[in-house]
Amino acid sequence: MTDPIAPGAPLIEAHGLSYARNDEPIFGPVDLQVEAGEALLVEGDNGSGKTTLLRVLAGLLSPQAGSIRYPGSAQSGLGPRGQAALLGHALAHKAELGCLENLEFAARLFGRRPGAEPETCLAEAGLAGYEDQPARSLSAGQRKRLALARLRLTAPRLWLVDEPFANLDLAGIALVNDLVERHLHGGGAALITSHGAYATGAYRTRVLHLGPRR
Ligand SMILES: Nc1ncnc2c1ncn2[C@@H]1O[C@H](COP(=O)(O)OP(=O)(O)OP(=O)(O)O)[C@@H](O)[C@H]1O
Repeated sequence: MTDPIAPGAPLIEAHGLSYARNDEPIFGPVDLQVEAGEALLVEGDNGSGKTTLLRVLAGLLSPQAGSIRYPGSAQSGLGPRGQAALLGHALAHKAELGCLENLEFAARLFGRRPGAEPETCLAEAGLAGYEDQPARSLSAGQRKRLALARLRLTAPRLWLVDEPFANLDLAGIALVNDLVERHLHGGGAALITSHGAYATGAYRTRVLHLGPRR
């Protein structure tokens, strides 16, 4: 389940992917491939379909056309839905549970990255000292940090992260880049949506633009 994946191995491939809502095209057709060790930055204006694309890739919405393949899913034993972790606008914390309990709960649901410990992931996300604090009493930026700690702790190698820089201070933006960089160096990959206002970190990044070219 936790075999190392060689850098360069594709973690997701999509061909001719498009999505329409009530016959209105939202995005596509789109071809993409994301390999272990790289990030794909999904850019586009407000409403261009970035969030929708992530939700389609996560299996929460069905595409109108096209195919999605997770090449590692057969040998991982996790199945296609277990290959990707989505960090969306709704962070899905358990409001009454403490930060550490939230992480332990997520690890039971999604599996744990080999060697990852909840306390360490919490500290890496800048939340040391918040172990027992209920998620409901965190600030928006702290909630985002808890979600990043969850990504870092859990098993999926592909991160689908929607506007990860929103609500974060400058240190938080650097933190996102640091966590993504470590994840990629460990054989992971990430799709990251952005309006293009933030510089990504020092990791291998390609860009997919949704919507009309400017
Ligand atoms: N639940 C929904 N019901 C109806 N229309 C929706 C829904 N969610 C999104 N849309 C529409 O789908 C289109 C794409 O939305 P989406 O959220 O994917 O764009 P986005 O590129 O992520 O936008 P933003 O940069 O503002 O976050 C928009 O026109 C939006 O109005």
